Amino acid sequence: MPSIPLSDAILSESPKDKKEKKKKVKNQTFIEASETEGSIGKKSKKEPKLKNNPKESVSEEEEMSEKKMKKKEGKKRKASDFEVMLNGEEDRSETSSELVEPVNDKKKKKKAKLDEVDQEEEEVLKAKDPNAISNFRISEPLRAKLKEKGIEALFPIQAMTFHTILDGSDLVGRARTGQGKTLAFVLPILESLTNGPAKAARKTGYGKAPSVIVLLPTRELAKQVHSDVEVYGGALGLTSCCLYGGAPYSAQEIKLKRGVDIVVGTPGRIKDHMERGNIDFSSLRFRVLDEADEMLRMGFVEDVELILGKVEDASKVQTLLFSATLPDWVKQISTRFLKPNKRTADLVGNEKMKASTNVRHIVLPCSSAARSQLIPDIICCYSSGGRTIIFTETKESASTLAGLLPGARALHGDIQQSQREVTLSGFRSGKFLTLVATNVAARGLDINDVQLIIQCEPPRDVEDYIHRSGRTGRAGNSGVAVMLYDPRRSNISKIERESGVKFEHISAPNPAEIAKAVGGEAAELITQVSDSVIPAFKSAAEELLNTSGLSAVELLAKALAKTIGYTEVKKRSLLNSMENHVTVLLEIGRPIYTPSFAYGVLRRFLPEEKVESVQGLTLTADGNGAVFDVAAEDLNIFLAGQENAANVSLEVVKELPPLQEREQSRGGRFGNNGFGFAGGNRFSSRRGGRDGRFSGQRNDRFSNGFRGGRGGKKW
Ligand SMILES: Nc1ncnc2c1ncn2[C@@H]1O[C@H](COP(=O)(O)OP(=O)(O)OP(=O)(O)O)[C@@H](O)[C@H]1O
Repeated sequence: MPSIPLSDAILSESPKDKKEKKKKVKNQTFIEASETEGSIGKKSKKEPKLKNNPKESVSEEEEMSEKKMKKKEGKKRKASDFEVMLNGEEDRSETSSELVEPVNDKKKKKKAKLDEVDQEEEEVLKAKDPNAISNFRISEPLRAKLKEKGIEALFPIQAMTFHTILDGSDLVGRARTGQGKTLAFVLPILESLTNGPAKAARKTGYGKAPSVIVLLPTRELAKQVHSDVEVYGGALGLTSCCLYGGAPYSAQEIKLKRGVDIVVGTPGRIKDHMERGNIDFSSLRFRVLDEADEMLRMGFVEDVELILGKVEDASKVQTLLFSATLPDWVKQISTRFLKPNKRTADLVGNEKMKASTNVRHIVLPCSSAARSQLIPDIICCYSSGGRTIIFTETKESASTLAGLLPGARALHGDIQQSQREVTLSGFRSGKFLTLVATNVAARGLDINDVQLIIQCEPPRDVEDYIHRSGRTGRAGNSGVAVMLYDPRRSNISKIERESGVKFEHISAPNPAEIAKAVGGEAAELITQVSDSVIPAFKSAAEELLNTSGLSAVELLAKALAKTIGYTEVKKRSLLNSMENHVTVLLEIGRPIYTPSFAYGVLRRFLPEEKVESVQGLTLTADGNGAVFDVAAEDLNIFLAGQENAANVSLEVVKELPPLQEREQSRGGRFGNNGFGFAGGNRFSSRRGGRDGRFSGQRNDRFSNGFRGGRGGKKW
C-alpha cells in the first residue's frame, strides 16, 4: 500500500498541535534529505576501492557478486567506515582467509554474507520508511506480534492517527475501504492501556471493569474486530470479550464476570447486558464507534446514546469514530458524542473518488430474469479463481440466488446465528467460493482473496455501493466489482456521481471470453486425469473419432467444455443479457417520445404476439430511437416486417447506445424473487470442479423463522 504523505490528507487540529506537526514534518523532511545525500556520497567513495581490490583466484562472476556485496555493504556504512574501507583493512583480512579456503566453501561463505547483507539492508530500508512500526511508540511485544502477522509499517490512516489517539484526543477517522481502520484504533488503544495515559486507570484482577468498548453494526464484524483485539491485545496481556446477539448470554456473562479490559460488540446485545447489570462502565477510558454511520443509520442511535451515556465522567473518556463513509448527518451527530476539540483524520476528504481506487468498477445491463444465468459467466471471467461475494437487496433473493448457483451459500439476517458463523467460516477457509449476501456482509468484512463483488442491482445509497465494492481490493490488493442494472429501471448515474466512480460499461461475457477465462482450468482438469484411464477408454474414443465426423481437436474442445459444465454456448443480448436474444434498435427518422409510441410503430408492421414478445423496450438517451430484445429465432420476422413500413429502420446493435435512465423505483420489482428459473440452465450439469464452483453442491436452505438483529431489517 502506498504511503500517503500527511499533507495529502486532512487532519484537522488545534493551532498548538499544528505547530507540533510542522516541527515533525520538518524533521521528517530533514531525515529524507540527509539520506539522499548519504547515498550519493557513498557511491562516489566506494567505486575506486572496488576497482583496486586485489583478487587473484576469483572468477569474473564472483568478482561481480563481490562488487555487489561491497556496494550493498557500503550503503549501510557510516562515513567513518568508508575511511576504513578505503584504507583496505577490511578487504585484507577477507582476502587472506579466502586464499586458504577451497573455492566451494568460499562461494558458500560469500553467499551467506550476501544474504546477511540483503537482510540487513532490508532492515535499514524498512527503518527509513517513515511509517515503519519502529518509528511509532509501539512496545516490543506488540511490534513482534505485528511482524509475525506480516505488518512492518503502518498504513497511512494508522500512521496519521496513532500518536493523536495515544496522546488522548477524540478523533473522527475516515479512509477508503480496506485501508486498515481497525488497527488504526486498536493499536493506540492497546498501547495507551499498557504503556500510555490509560494505564494508571486500568483496573486489574478478577472482575475488573472494562476500559474500552467498541461498538459495531453487525455480529460478523464484531467477531472480526474482536479477533484482532484478541490477537494484539493478547500479546500485551489484555483480555477481551465479544458480545453479540443470536448467541447464548451465559458464556458472555461468565467472561464479563471474570473481568475483561476490552468489550467488543453490537449495540443491542451490549445494551441487554447493561440492563441485566452485567457491565460496569465506571472505568471506561475509550469508546469506539466503528462503521459509525451504519450503526446510526440502522436505528441504533438510542442504544448507542444509552451505552455511551453510561460513563460517569465523560471528560476522562476518549471517543473514536471510524468509517469509510461519513455523511454530513453523521458528522453532526458525532458532535454529541465527541469532545469539541476532537481531531479529524480524513483520507478521502473532498476527493471526488470515494470508493476504493484498487477496484475495477464495472456495470453490466441485465434484466432480473437473466441474472442467475449470467452470474456464473461473470464469475468465470472476473473472479480469477478467487472468492466472489454477490449482494442482493433482500434476504429472500439472497436465499433464492444461492439456491440457483451451484456451490454458493447464503448469508443474511434471517439465518440463525450459528449457521451464519458456519457459513462465514466456510467461506473464509475456502470450502466454497461464492457467498450470496445481503448488506449484512457489506460493512467491514475482511476476507482474504475476495476477487470479485457482484451487486445484483444498484443499491439505494451510495454508501452501500462504496462498502459493498470495498469487500475486494483490500490492503493494497486489486479486485473487480460488477454491478448489474436493468437499463429500464435503474439509475446508475446517481451512484456514479456521488461515489466519484467512473464506471466501465461492459456487456455480458461472450463465448470466446468465457472459453479464454476457463479453458485453461478445463485443460488442467483433463491433464490431471491419470494415464491409467487411457487403455480403458481408448476404444470408445477411437469409435467416437471414426463416427462423429469431427476432428480430434473438435472432439477435445467438446470434452474441455463439458469438463467445466458447458454443454451449449448461447448468445446473449446486449440490453438484458438474455440468452438466445438479440438487441435491436428502432428508428423512424424523428423523435420517439414514449415507449407506447414505439410499441405503436411496431404494431404497424408486426403481428400482436410478436410485439408482445419484445423485451425491455427502452428509449435511447438522444430520444431518436428505442432498443429492445427479440428472440434470435424471430429476428428475421422483425427485419422483414420493417420493409413494409415507411421510414422505419430496425437494426441489430453491436454496442448498446446510451439510454434514458429512470429514477430508481423500489418495491414489487422482483416478483419471482428477481431471478428467473429459465429452463435448461446450462450450469445444472456442472460437476467436477475442484473448488466447489462447479461441484454441483446443493445449497443449504435456511430457516426463515428467526429474525436476526433489531427492528426487522430487510437484510
Ligand atoms: N499496516 C498494515 N500492513 C499490512 N496489512 C495491514 C495493515 N493494517 C491493516 N492491514 C490489513 O488490511 C486489511 C484491511 O484492514 P481493515 O479491515 O482494518 O480495513 P478497513 O479500513 O477497516 O476497511 P473497511 O472500511 O472495509 O471496514 C486487513 O486484512 C488488515 O489485516
